[in-house]
Amino acid sequence: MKSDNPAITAKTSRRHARTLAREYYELTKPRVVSLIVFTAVVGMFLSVPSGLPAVPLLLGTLGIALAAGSAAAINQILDQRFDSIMTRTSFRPLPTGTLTTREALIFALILGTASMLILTLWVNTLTAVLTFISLIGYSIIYTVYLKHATPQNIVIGGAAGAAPPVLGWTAITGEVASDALLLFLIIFLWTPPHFWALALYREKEYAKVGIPMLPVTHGRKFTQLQILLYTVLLVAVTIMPFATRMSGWLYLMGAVILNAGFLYYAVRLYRDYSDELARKTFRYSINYLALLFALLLVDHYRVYIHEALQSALY
Ligand code: HEM
Ligand SMILES: CC(C)=CCC/C(C)=C/CC/C(C)=C/COP(=O)(O)OP(=O)(O)O
Repeated sequence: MKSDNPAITAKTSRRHARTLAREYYELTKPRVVSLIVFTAVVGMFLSVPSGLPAVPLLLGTLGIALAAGSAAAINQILDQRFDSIMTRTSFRPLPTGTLTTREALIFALILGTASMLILTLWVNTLTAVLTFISLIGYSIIYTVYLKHATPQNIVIGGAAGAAPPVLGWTAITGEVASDALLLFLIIFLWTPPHFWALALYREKEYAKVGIPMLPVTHGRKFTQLQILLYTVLLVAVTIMPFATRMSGWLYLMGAVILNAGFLYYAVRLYRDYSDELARKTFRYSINYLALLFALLLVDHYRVYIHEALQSALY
């Protein structure tokens, strides 16, 4: 029953506005986008020895975040029929009806347009163009075509998710460098173990909606082997920042420890599979990437950190 008390009505509408804001926020896949933005920011910091210009740093980060959020919202608009069937995704704002397709579309377009304006006007055209390609790559090419066409969907589609460090790099320097491509390669090779670990314990759900994820089309054992092989490639490529002198010993030591953990999970998953272990591997993959990029950043500033520590101690 609707209240006639203005205080109660105002309180109810405030609560409603808060719930609605929360739903829009969820539409952007905030946790995934946070890590994506972090990798972009690390790309920015690594692109110059030190002293980043404030405008491209702040507005570049905002522009990339808005584009990734827009891409995530478009993905959910186009995927809502499948999302409503799979348990994991059935509580999202569109399947539950807390947001309409029209509301979600307007929101995605506002985010996308704001991103392009910010990047074009205050960052640079190259970053705007590459970000736009990533946005279309994930939200349309992956979501509409690749996802339903081939079990290699996430390998190819992974290029969009791997782009952010390059976008961060170009936001600061205006050009693509080989070091930026190395960061791209790291995320590109990380994506298959990251996703296939999840696909293993969600296999039945993907089979139910007819999405040809690798465990559905090629079976569990083959997927476990692919996870292991991609992890080996990932280990080799994550040594390259040290080999090319982009990063130093601190990074190398951290990377070796993180890699040992990933290899441990990949080998165990291959030898004695359980859904529980696959779940742990998936979680580990996320921590792995976050920590690896944090290491790249700390290592980049090790000289300054060392000096700051010394002056604090003496
Ligand atoms: C094609 C590429 C990718 C695919 C197919 C993929 C797939 C997924 C899926 C299905 C989930 C949902 C798990 C759940 O609902 O609990 C997820 C979670 C996650 N992904 Fe990815 N991912 C990809 C790329 C990335 C990239 C590039 C990043 C970051 C750099 C990333 C970071 C994360 C994070 C942080 C989560 C956890 C979200 C949470 O806790 O709710 N993913 N990924
Ligand atoms: C800079 C820019 C525009 C980057 C866009 C990159 C981006 C947002 C990547 C997201 C990767 C991801 C969560 C894929 C899963 O989609 P899914 O549909 O397979 O997963 P779901 O079933 O959980 O929806």
